[in-house]
Amino acid sequence: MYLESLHLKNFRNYDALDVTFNQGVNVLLGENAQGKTNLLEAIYVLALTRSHRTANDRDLINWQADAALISGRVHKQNTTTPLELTFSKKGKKARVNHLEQARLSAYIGNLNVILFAPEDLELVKGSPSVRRHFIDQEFGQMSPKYLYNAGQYRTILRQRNNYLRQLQRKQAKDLVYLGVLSDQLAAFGAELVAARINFLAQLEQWAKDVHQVISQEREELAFSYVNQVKATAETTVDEIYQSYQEQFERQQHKEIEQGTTLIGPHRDDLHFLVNGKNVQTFGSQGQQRTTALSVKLAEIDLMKAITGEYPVLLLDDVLSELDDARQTHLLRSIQDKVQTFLTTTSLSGIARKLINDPTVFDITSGKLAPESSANESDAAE
Ligand SMILES: Nc1ncnc2c1ncn2[C@@H]1O[C@H](COP(=O)(O)OP(=O)(O)OP(=O)(O)O)[C@@H](O)[C@H]1O
Repeated sequence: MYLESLHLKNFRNYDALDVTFNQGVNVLLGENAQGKTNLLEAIYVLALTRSHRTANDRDLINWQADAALISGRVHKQNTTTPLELTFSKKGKKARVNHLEQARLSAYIGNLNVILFAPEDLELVKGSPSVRRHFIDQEFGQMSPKYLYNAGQYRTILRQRNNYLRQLQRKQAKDLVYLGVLSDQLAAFGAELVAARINFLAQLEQWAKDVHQVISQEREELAFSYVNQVKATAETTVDEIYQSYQEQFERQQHKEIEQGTTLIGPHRDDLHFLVNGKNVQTFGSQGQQRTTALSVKLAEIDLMKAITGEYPVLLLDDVLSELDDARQTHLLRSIQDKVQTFLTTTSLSGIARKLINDPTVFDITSGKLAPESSANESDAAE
């Protein structure tokens, strides 16, 4: 799939923008603080309805305005689909083919994106919540069912935590109601865990191959999904559900005492093992970088395998951070098949030979200068 065009109105520092993109590589070139990341963010938001940089949608609206608009045309399987998002004080509205979608989960999945950013290392080095967020976000894009189950799980978890707090403070005492919430949480939790294990097994296969190539056959990458019910690929959804039920019963006293849900996929983690050792604890910086890159690159192939289409790739200032071997691998694996947007302050340091006919957009203060072809920029260098 690729994004044919984008229209912005009062988004961050863009008053108004209308742009048509290259199906291959689009380079967003500019000095610091001109709007390169903002443009990448607009594409990310158009895909997922929320930003990777802020939890507050208000931040996306231009400081001088009350509402913002992002719209774009996505091309896949010979059809073009218009997508539109509006943000205002009243909240956000999402439209597909000009029709408003009642649920955001019906909107997500029309445009699939994978973002590479310097913070990706956090996937390996950060807390378990970073990895859970990664899993939910990426798998949610590929599977509407996963997205729905994850949303339901979050809602019931919130209700159950509220109720456990009431029980803790003795403002409530109905344990039958707690049982109802536990049952629902166990059911959605079991679906999530089974789906995560299934997705991760597929992602692991792709990531293993990539990691092997980047590490020049020296390292073997493996995943381990750490969960409280010891579920594996062989465990059924029903068995996971039963295990959660048993644990809820066993830990009821403790959960009421602490006023929070102690069991469930919101407590799980994903370990990355390089040559059998957890790379978070024992890996070098280089091994951690290679792991993060392998996992993200593997996603490209997993999305293609599951949805039938390559996602759009967003590279936020990452090429200059990669050494030659990693940069070459990244550029080779996307060459001629994945629409890519990359931000950079300078074209030097980018292996231009590996990028075919990119379009270079010069960005200054939220405006795009008329695009230049790669050859013109070559001459200018
Ligand atoms: N809601 C907003 N309204 C208007 N301007 C905004 C808003 N949010 C951010 N900005 C401005 O956008 C600019 C930042 O743009 P962006 O993050 O895209 O920079 P960049 O070109 O990627 O720079 P760098 O290379 O430093 O990462 C800043 O000048 C900031 O003040």
